[in-house]
Amino acid sequence: MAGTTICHRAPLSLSLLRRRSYVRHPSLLPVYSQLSTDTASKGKEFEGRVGFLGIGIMGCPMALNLIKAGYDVTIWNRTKSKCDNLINLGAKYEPTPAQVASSCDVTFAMIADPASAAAVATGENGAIQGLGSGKGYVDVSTVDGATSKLICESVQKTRASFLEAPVSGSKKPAEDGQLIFLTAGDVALYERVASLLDIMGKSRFYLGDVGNGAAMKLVVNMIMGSMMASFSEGLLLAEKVGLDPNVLVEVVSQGAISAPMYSLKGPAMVKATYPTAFPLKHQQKDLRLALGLAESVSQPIPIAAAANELYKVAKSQGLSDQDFSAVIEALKAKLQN
Ligand SMILES: NC(=O)C1=CN([C@@H]2O[C@H](COP(=O)(O)OP(=O)(O)OC[C@H]3O[C@@H](n4cnc5c(N)ncnc54)[C@H](OP(=O)(O)O)[C@@H]3O)[C@@H](O)[C@H]2O)C=CC1
Ligand SMILES: O=CC(=O)O
Repeated sequence: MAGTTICHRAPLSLSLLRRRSYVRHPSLLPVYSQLSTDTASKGKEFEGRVGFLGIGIMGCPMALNLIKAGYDVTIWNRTKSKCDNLINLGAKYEPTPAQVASSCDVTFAMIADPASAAAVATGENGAIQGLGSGKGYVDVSTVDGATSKLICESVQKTRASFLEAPVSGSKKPAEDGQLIFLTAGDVALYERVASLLDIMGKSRFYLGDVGNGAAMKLVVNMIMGSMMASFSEGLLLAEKVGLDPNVLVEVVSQGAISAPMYSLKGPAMVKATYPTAFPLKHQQKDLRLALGLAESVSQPIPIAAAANELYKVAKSQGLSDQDFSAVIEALKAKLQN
């Protein structure tokens, strides 16, 4: 794809490696590959204060990794109590997104959905009120392209820079600094925050104009949502015809349709337990946004549309805050009808 840069762990300075030696053994030194000609992402160490808005399932471990790497991190969350652990571990706290952005050089936001990501950026006491020339705003939430562009325009009006950078990878990859960043927007900001992305993630893609990162993320999660719905059908059908679903998980893991997600979630799904890594409500949100994306280019996505209906049923069963693998419960309910 024109304008696409793929980087796997940029080279890091010795001081940064020393700082983050808690994370990886030197034998796991970063591999770097750049597949286009632009000059972004040379891996220069970030200098300055880092803000982080949204200390939820993802935001908490992402901010924690920055703190552990020795950065001066200032946080905010709508529900303040969720900041307590990070404050005890050295984070500073400001009472509004505006104050975080005002006191930091670059501010990340990891917020639930388009409406809340826009509110945190542009609403009352929103981040843009604290932004200005020389500062950067990096939105790592999963939103649609239109929301991302709206936030970008508001940020740019303050003369700050904007990078869209949704992530692929869930709670555990966030804890392990193994996320995949899907970035788009200001190349200079991408380059400036590359070393921060490399602390939180294992690779980063630069995809060009704002909207492309959001679109890539929605396509990936559209596939993931359909895969999980299909896997759920398989587990239930196997059981119904007298097979052991645990054996199905094992068979799948050895063949061409093997996916880490199935091996990770399958055994718990067989036990009907859904410890939350990726909330079901967010997966349904992503399918809804992917349907909008497909509609915008008249692309039929009937399988994703069917999966979306299943996640909606699961939500109506009160499973919004369970892991998205709880979508299997919607099928169980359908089977009983
Ligand atoms: N969990 C996962 O596996 C992954 C999630 N994502 C995406 O990351 C984003 C965050 O997800 P995750 O951390 O899992 O979700 P959580 O539900 O744990 O966190 C959501 C965050 O958004 C905040 N928030 C929600 N509504 C508002 C609002 N109206 N105003 C201000 N803040 C608000 C929450 O604050 P409060 O604590 O006060 O509710 C919380 O900090 C989502 O876009 C999700 O799709 C992307 C990749 C993986
Ligand atoms: O958005 C969820 C993920 O696992 O990626």
